[in-house]
Amino acid sequence: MSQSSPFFNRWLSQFGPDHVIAVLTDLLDAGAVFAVDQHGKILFWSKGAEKLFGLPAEAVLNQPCNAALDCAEGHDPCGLAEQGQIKAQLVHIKAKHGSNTISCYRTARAFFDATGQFAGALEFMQPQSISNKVDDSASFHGILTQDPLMLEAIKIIRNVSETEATVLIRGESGTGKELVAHALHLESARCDRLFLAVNCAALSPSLLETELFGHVKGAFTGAIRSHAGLFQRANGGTLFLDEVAELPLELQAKLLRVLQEQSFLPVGGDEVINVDVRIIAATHRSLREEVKAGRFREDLMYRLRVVPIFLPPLRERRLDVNLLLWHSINQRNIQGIRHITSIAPDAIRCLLDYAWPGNVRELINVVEYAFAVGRGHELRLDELPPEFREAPAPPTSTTPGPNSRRNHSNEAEQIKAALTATNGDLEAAAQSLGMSRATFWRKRKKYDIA
Ligand SMILES: Nc1ncnc2c1ncn2[C@@H]1O[C@H](COP(=O)(O)OP(=O)(O)OP(=O)(O)O)[C@@H](O)[C@H]1O
Repeated sequence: MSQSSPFFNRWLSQFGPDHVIAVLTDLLDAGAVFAVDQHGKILFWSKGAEKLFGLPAEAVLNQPCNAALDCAEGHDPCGLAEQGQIKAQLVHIKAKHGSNTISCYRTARAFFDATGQFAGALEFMQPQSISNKVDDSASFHGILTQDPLMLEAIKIIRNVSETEATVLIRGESGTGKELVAHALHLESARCDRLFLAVNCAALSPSLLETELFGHVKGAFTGAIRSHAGLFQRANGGTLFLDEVAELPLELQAKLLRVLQEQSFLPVGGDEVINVDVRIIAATHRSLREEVKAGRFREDLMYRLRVVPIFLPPLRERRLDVNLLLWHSINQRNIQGIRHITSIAPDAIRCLLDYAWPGNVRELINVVEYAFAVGRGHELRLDELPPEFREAPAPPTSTTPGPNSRRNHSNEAEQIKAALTATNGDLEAAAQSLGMSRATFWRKRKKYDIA
């Protein structure tokens, strides 16, 4: 489908495509955009490129790209003509006559003329360290971290993605389990096939069964046509089963069969469907404990946790709080409504001491809140959500807090307060606490909150 309306060209010609492209690339403040012709000569050099490489447009326009930039990985013309496109390749670039080497993710797309000859390219360079407030950050398919345990998890993902092993990710809500599962898919040989996700806690057992395995026409009242389930739709790709510990026992048996035999029966069907799907599962619970309590099949646990990956909660990753705060701030700065360049000392102390029950999802919401309610270049304490000012921050602790009674009662109180504040609007209440709907539902059930 076309990406533009038939009126786009007319609209474009009013302002001139060069002006519109300049405005568009200015919006990508955090990166450099440039275009080269078929000989590699620079035809367009964005403001972001001027800023990133310290080279004004006049100095580089009509110059060959390799006369302006030295790329440590570079071959001429950068492999683009052969590959057609390059996606997030890490390159180390130095502006000619410059002294600093800049690590960037390079994404580029070549154009070819009617005879198939290379006709030029558009390139986007995003600096690896997206904020000058943080150094040594690692970004891996959108996962930002400086935490040793998280870096260890990334190492495991890189290695395990080359295999077909089943992976079980454990971590609290909002720690990035789905992001990690997606990264694993993108690193694997299945990356060009579908990645589908389902939250096993969010659906009733019967709905979950039809969602996973599909149903045939007439399987139950209302099944007026057959429906392909997630396993069938993800064939060749990856299926992410979030909150797998919530899977009812009868569905656990069916899942075990798919894992063992790569086949299943749709609801109401009598014909076996064969599939080739990689399963990545996640849970915030200990599956061993669930097995002990008789709620989870031991054989399925062993099948799922061939490679376990643990994601620590955000309160145990102080370095990441700063990194992710600045990442979220920079992302919003780009939108231009407000430009935050510093965080007041009392605000940053509060942010670093906070227990982050909703982990990274909550942190993103806190930044969104500050952008919504505050103005000016400094993020101030009174621009943080009420819980930062009203409740005293829990003591900094490296021992796991999520299971402590204190945190439990805090959490139950927070959920009740959020429900009152939003007049019982579940979606809004979950969002205000930085929780997904499923997590919010599960926690309400756990604390018996109507
Ligand atoms: N290390 C990280 N770097 C950047 N963004 C992150 C990171 N971890 C999490 N996020 C972001 O935080 C949000 C929540 O992450 P995600 O949905 O993967 O968490 P989850 O553990 O699967 O949560 P839930 O169990 O509630 O579904 C997403 O917007 C995700 O992009």
